[in-house]
Amino acid sequence: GHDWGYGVEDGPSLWHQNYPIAKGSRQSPIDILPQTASHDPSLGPIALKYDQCTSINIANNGHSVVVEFEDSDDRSVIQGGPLDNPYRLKQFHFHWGGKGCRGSEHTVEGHSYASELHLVHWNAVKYETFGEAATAPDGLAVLGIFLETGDDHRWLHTITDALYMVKFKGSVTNFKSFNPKCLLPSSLHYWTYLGSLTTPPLHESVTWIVLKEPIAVSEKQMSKFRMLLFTGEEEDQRMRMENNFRPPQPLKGRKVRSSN
Ligand SMILES: NS(=O)(=O)c1ccc(C(=O)O)c(S(=O)(=O)NCCc2ccccc2)c1
Ligand SMILES: [Zn+2]
Repeated sequence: GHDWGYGVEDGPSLWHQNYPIAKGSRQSPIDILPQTASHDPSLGPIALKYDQCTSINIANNGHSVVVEFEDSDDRSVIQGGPLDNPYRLKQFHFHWGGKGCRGSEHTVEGHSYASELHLVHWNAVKYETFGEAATAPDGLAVLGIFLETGDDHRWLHTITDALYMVKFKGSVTNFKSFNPKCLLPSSLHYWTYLGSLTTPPLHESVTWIVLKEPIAVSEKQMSKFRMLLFTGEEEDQRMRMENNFRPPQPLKGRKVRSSN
């Protein structure tokens, strides 16, 4: 059910009531301190094999806008870096702020970006299903990419032009053959640490890989995310979908490593 959200009555500071792991020892997101992140020469580059990727649809799940992928085989995977296996792409989604406000989940020395893109992958080598992987400590790998406002992003238009079709919570529409490779920055240098889902159920099952270089998107493109609604078509109170981000959580002694 709809037992959590980003409002005053159901927001991140209250999630621990239904999801006690919210106060766990490896929660996400975190504030990343580049000077403290240890440069680990054993950390190789990440490899993204998205060429054969097959997007299926784009949906408004009442918390974000999500593009789902066909994940019945290893056609779209992330591997290398901190990962021992290839992890299969399952979906990507965004977190963002209000007009001109900040909206990323991870922060860098306290600096927030306008938005953050998450590409969710699961360890299909070790686990049978996504659901099983989502509760395992090495089950998921999420690639985080910061979005900052600036020039128009030529490929983000494919997504922002489709948002009007999924305005309401529960709406879904076809979204075929979108390759998220076009959303990557030029550098794949990253920070990595062990964390969790940033939304309930907040499972501590994520190896986070956060790219250092943001991508630029225009304020006009960002404004299209904000025309989405948290609420369904049948609900009379229309609530604009914005500020759907969890603030940074305690590091609790964790080490953040840097690729280079
Ligand atoms: N910010 S995040 O990357 O942590 C994240 C946010 C939302 C979701 C989601 O469920 O849509 C996901 S998810 O696709 O990984 N689903 C997690 C909840 C879930 C667990 C087990 C089975 C189905 C869904 C991840
Ligand atoms: Zn996310």
